Amino acid sequence: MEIEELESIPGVGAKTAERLAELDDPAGALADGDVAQLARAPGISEGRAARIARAAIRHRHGDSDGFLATDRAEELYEAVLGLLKDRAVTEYGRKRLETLYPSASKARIDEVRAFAEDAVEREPTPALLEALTGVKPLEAPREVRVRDRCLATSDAEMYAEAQSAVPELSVELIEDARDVSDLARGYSTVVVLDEAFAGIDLDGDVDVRVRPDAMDDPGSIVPERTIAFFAHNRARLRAAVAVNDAATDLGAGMECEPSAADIGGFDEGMERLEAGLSRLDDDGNVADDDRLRELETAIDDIDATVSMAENVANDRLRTAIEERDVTIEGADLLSLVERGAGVDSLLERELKSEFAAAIEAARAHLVDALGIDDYEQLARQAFEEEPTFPVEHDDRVIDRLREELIADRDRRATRLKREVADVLGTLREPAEALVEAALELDVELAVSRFARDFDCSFPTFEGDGIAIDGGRSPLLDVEFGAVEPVDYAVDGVSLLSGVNSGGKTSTLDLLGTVVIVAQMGLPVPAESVQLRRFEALHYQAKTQGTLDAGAFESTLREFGDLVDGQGERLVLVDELESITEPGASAVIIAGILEALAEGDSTAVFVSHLAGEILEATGTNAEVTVDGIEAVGLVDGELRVNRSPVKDHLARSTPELIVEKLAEAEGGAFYADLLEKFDSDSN
Ligand SMILES: Nc1ncnc2c1ncn2[C@@H]1O[C@H](COP(=O)(O)OP(=O)(O)OP(=O)(O)O)[C@@H](O)[C@H]1O
Repeated sequence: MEIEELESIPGVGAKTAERLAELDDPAGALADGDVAQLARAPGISEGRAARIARAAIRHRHGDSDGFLATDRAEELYEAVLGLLKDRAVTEYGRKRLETLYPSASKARIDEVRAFAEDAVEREPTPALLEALTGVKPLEAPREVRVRDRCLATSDAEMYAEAQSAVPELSVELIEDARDVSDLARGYSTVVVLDEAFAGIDLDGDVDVRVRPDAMDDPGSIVPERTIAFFAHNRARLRAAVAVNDAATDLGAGMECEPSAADIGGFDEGMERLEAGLSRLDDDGNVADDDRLRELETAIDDIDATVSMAENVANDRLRTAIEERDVTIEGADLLSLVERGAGVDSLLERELKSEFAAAIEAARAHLVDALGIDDYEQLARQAFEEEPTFPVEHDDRVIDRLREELIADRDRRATRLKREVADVLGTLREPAEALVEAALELDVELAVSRFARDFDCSFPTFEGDGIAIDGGRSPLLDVEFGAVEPVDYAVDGVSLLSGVNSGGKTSTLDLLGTVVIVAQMGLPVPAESVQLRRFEALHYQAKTQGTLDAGAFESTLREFGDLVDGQGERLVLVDELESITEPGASAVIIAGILEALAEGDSTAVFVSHLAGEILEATGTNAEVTVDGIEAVGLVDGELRVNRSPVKDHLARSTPELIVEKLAEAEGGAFYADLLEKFDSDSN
């Protein structure tokens, strides 16, 4: 994808486009709304990636972002999104869910709908959710530096090529076999890239390999390259394997198609992945080899072991000397005094066998403590048979021993890494696919849990307006289990009347939520819903208190723009009368309703002034009044039927109280009042 094309996506500026262009397949990532891929672009956070993905999806569907036309509509969407995100386990899942938005485009709704229909079949078992906690998008490992190996060449061009192809190793220029010998002293393994060096003869125990073909497969010299990816992502990969196990157990299966040919089948690939990962530690070392561990311990402990061996010998000797009475003959004493002969020679003669035993003890301790049989001969040489007191080790021997152990360790470690790299090398793509599938599964499970938690069903897009059967808002301030189902159908323009706290605002919220969720392509919290595909949702929340002149004017302008606009919109307005005094309000609302009734909008206006508004509305306008009715007073509390009754002006709370008093107290005053109410509503 060209940078210019990327820039054509709204919200993607030149800089972001440049960053996205660094991805392998920016077009594919954008088309799939693949937040994980997009977030791999340098300097693009997951949050930003989610916004870009959303913009790209909109762009692809020619969808504007005007569906949520008011703050309250936006708030409802955020609340719904919050409920979905609460049900995702991974951070990726949460970001990915942000690419779901209410759309006016049929193609977009159908696209998400197809995904959601599969998603709700997924069973969110505790094992699966637990396994998902460790899954994260895979990361590129930190740059690896390998210090025990080097590349060597006498050719300047090859030198430059090797430097760029194998940045993990240092590349050295050589001229002759002596240079190679020198290098072999500093590195455990030297890989010579020039054919000309084949068959060179070098002294000592050096590991020099002549590999003119090494540049064809640099990974074979640095298995660390393959391993680093798996080691760095070890925990995530194992979590993804666990997700796969949990999902397969459930028969849900994963829609992951790793190149099965490479790995000998998916299950076998998973087994090999787990086997390879279990051999590594987080630093990319092979951690399951006894011999390697022995070598490492021997190297770490060598100084302490040597000094312990010395102690063993010296303690023995000291005791032997202390226990011994030495008689010095006069001639000996003379030679000691006159010729400065060392006391050692005297000791040698007197304590020969004790010396021999002490040296043997030191050697035995060293060999035993090192614990590596094949270094026995060399280790023994660390203590010479020459009697001295105190007994001391030979530094040169210990240095050699150390060097040999290190070279042995490095070569063994490399060989083991190569083994593991051979197992894991072909699994990189399948592993990536596995993690992606696990992350996608998290998104699906979030949708599935939403659908299950709120007893959702898929809506049908047909007819005019919206008809909800058994709708229960997940956003109410009561526990979902206690939410009473609401049936409500609106088509055209309606006023919604009803007793205080009867659930009028909640009904608007339910309508708004259902439309948002339906047009996101998701199942809605209702037994069944039919709706038209709306072009926008205008939801005007209740204003707190009377507005001052300026605010009133701007609110009126908003409604002016609203009625001027065209299209099939859902308009929800809550107690607009509070913006100004009741008389004026009724007139204004009546005017707005008349204008809306002429267009294609579906509208519900909640009002306590339904009667007055209806009076002020022209007789030609098709405006109906629905009512949330109190079914009676129980223990002084109103019992309400939460489903609005069609074409019915609900009696107000004051009227109900008067009725109660008329019945309970009797008397002309309450009876007259009640009559006034009755005549008012007729
Ligand atoms: N379907 C329902 N199931 C259970 N409780 C509900 C339902 N609808 C509303 N309620 C409860 O009734 C309370 C009042 O609801 P709401 O604010 O929607 O009433 P209202 O008619 O708009 O009130 P007002 O006339 O004061 O504006 C809610 O906070 C909620 O606790």
